Amino acid sequence: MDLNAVNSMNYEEFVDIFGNVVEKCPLITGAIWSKCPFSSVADLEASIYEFIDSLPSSGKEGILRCHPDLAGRELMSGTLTPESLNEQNQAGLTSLSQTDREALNVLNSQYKTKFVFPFVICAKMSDKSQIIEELKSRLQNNRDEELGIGIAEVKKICHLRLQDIFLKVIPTKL
Ligand SMILES: NC(=O)N[C@H]1NC(=O)NC1=O
Repeated sequence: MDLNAVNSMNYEEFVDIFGNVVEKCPLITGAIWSKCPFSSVADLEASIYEFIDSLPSSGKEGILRCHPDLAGRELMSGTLTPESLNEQNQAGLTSLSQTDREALNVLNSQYKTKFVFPFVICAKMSDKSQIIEELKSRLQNNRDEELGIGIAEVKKICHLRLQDIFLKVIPTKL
């Protein structure tokens, strides 16, 4: 994918390609299409972050709530988005022992009970034991701190998803 191609996309094409750079939040992609043309990939990425940062806390919490639990119900039922499945797989969360999966489920539900939004972390930048340790440690934070950390993690996930899209080589016809 190259920037010229992106800048000539209509709304539907743009949302089709970038609609899940923030998990299950195509509305964000839809909103930033109007900023086209972008001067660089960094400019496109900055527009997404600017939109997220402009939201009130309730909107930021809504973004966190669109994320599936790590090693949770959606993974077990095969209903994760392809991006999330790939990330959870890379962190080793698709091959957890039953004991680790149960431990993670308990911590995830303690987290949700305390903060009323799910624990979000960029899974590709961690492995399963770091994720469990991070979850235990972040459970000690307050709600504002966790909202800030969760949104920073959403941006890391978005950055890697954008990289994947731009690095993907589109096969040329012979
Ligand atoms: N809960 C949570 O962090 N989910 C996400 N993290 C990640 O890297 N991909 C996700 O879907």
